[in-house]
Amino acid sequence: MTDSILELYVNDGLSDEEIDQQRATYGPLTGDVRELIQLALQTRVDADDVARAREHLAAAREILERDREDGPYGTRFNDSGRFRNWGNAAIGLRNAIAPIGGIHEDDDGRVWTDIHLGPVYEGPAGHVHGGVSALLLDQILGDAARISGYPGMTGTLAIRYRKRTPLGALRVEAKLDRVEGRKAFVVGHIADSEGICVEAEGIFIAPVWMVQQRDSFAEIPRPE
Ligand SMILES: CCCCCCCCCCCCCC(=O)SCCNC(=O)CCNC(=O)[C@H](O)C(C)(C)COP(=O)(O)OP(=O)(O)OC[C@H]1O[C@@H](n2cnc3c(N)ncnc32)[C@H](O)[C@@H]1OP(=O)(O)O
Repeated sequence: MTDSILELYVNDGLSDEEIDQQRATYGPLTGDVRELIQLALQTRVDADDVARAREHLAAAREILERDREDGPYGTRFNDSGRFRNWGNAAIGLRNAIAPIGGIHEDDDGRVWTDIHLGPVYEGPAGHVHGGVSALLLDQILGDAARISGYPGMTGTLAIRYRKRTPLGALRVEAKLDRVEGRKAFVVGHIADSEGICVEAEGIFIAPVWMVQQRDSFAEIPRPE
């Protein structure tokens, strides 16, 4: 353990059944909050109804606060090697603002996800915020590096916004291009039904602590 980030990689000793139970309990809560985020933007009910809804939300908050953690979720794992980064801003199961539901990987190392971005990800009117596109690409390019056996921190992420990205259905995909020492070069893009909107090239660098950790696992951890 040579880097303080490793203090947030914790074996919490949960059984697989307990992890499944947590998934079943907290996943739907995240889904409800996600819908609320959109409703806060779109509701047209009057002030009295908003006040009533807020009372219900306060009651829900009071229940949820009875037993809570502080600080970041970090990355947790158990003895059977199940990794959870459920707080991750792009893909975390318990993070209601995370836009990615899950990723797929093909035999050739290509990693992809189909997502639907609603109005809460808006930047230019009716279109995706450029920072959200960067978030998606950082995650999927990073996953492509990791899945290919070269996990790393984002060193550089170069993005070219080729055309506006509409809200709605999008595909994000990436593939490892090459490896030079501790650096993995990954390319990827976001596409709508008519073609590529955003292109990216990322350099993911395995810091020395990560190389040491990586070598202590039989296989590269796959967060769920
Ligand atoms: C396996 C167990 C754990 C698995 C965990 C998976 C976790 C996944 C987490 C996923 C997170 C999700 C994604 C996120 O959100 S990651 C969050 C955003 N990224 C960061 O916060 C990274 C912050 N920066 C750093 O930690 C360090 O600076 C890094 C690690 C990047 C390099 O620091 P290090 O001290 O290691 O580097 P070095 O000086 O020895 O240089 C080494 C080589 O790299 C070249 N270089 C250096 N910097 C850059 C650069 N910026 N671009 C391009 N190249 C760069 C350098 O010229 C040299 O090349 P060469 O001379 O060898 O050719």
